[in-house]
Amino acid sequence: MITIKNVCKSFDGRMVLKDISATFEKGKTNLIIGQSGSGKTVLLKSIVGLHDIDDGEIFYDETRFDTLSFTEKKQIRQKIGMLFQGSALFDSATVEENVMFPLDMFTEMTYEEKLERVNFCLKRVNIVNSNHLYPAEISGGMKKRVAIARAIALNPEFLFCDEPNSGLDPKTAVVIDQLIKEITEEYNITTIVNTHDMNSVMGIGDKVIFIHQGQKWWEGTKDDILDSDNKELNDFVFSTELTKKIKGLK
Ligand SMILES: Nc1ncnc2c1ncn2[C@@H]1O[C@H](COP(=O)(O)OP(=O)(O)OP(=O)(O)O)[C@@H](O)[C@H]1O
Repeated sequence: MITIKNVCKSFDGRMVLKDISATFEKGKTNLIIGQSGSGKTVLLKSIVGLHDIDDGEIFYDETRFDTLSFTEKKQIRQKIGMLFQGSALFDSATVEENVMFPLDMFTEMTYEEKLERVNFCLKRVNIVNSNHLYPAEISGGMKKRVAIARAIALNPEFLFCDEPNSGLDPKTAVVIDQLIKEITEEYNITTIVNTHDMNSVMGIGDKVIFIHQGQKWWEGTKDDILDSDNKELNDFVFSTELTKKIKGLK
């Protein structure tokens, strides 16, 4: 579980995150949603420690994270898997080398042990017989799956996904969403997904946190969204004619 309390962050005197408190639960896909520029990425980066926060507290399970030293934070980071926008695979490395990278960096495993783990992770995301291909030789959906395999290589307790569906067609996006949800439940991971994608929200939103103008404006489950009368949330989620029909809005 990750808990944040009264988190504030500003850049050049402009407050971007305003007093945000939330819990992100273990074994669940916790979604952060909100308009472009609302502060989702800054929040995600603050939780991982890529931004220092101005005020507030961040806990990974019982451990207070934001006040740890660089070395202490590194220990927690080894329990974190990250899925960046656009997959962020190393173009000059093969599928196998990409997934092996965190094992090379953080473990003392032998090559055989690493290869076994790489193959296990690739199989888990349904990628077989592709170890020696380069990112340029595989589809966008496959790249995401390789990136997920890399993110779970170290058996993470926490998984962060920044816009995991960007650039994917709707059908492939659903496959990636389901994979993230399955892995989250199977390995009891605390997963936080930053997304704009309304299909993701309604598909895998075990817990949804809506950020509006840097504040936590609403939280609930995907089912609660259908019943919510929060105006800003409805304006954001049900912004198209099609989605308005789902909600029964005019
Ligand atoms: N390093 C930075 N320095 C200054 N301002 C920043 C920095 N990073 C983000 N901001 C500002 O913080 C605000 C929130 O940005 P953020 O990237 O978190 O939005 P977002 O909700 O993730 O948007 P998107 O969905 O488009 O990625 C924006 O006004 C942005 O300009």
